[in-house]
Amino acid sequence: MSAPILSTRGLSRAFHGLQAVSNVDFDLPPNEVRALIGPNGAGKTTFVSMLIGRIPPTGGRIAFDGADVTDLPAHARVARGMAYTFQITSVFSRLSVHENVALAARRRLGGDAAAVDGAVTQALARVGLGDRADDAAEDLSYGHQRLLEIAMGLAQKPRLMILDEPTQGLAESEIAAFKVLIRELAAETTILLIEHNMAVVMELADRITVLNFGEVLAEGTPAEIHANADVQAAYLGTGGADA
Ligand SMILES: Nc1ncnc2c1ncn2[C@@H]1O[C@H](COP(=O)(O)OP(=O)(O)OP(=O)(O)O)[C@@H](O)[C@H]1O
Repeated sequence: MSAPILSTRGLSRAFHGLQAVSNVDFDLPPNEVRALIGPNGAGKTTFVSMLIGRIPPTGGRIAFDGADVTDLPAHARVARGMAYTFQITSVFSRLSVHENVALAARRRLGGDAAAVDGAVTQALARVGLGDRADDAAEDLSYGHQRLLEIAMGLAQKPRLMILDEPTQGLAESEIAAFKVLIRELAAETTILLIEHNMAVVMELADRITVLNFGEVLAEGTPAEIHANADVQAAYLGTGGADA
């Protein structure tokens, strides 16, 4: 197995005595599509927030691309090749679709306008929003705003793309297009997918990591996870997978 692009050792986060993430050892090899699943409150968002530098851990270390990034601010991790999409919180609604992606592209390319333009055009074409470039982001449907976020991530040519519930709010036809897109992206980048839609997870993931009460409950291929009795019990215990 090639050296992981992302690793955590003993990664932990407590909130006022509540252990949201507990001692997580995690290894993600390059070019894998990994899904991170778990019942509500399992610690998925907290885990990813530590990966990207949005909240500091209370214990443990994070390594990205061979370097310890635990103490780096979020923007320094982005500069090293981590991209993440968080339920359209990063879209500027009054700006055009093109300008939103250009903001992301400039983080990588600086002030080279021609290069930025090229990267924007390419990223929008990838997600199928090429003909919406001049529209205000707020005029896109919710599903298209999610695709815009992915285009913003792509413009940074990330080595690791973290997608937080990318199919939430998408219509079935949009989910089908999203799955095609992820398969294409998997050829050139590593993907960590937090996803509640089990059909999407089972179809797209090479491997799945299951969190429960802040700990890794299981890890394996979709078939292994599907057959895992501990995983089934964890979901049943909280009222079933909300997929
Ligand atoms: N800022 C915070 N302050 C206090 N407790 C928090 C905070 N953020 C998360 N928690 C708690 O940590 C635990 C893990 O929450 P987290 O949001 O990471 O779970 P999740 O797996 O992402 O859940 P969901 O699938 O519902 O998004 C929960 O018990 C939650 O209430």
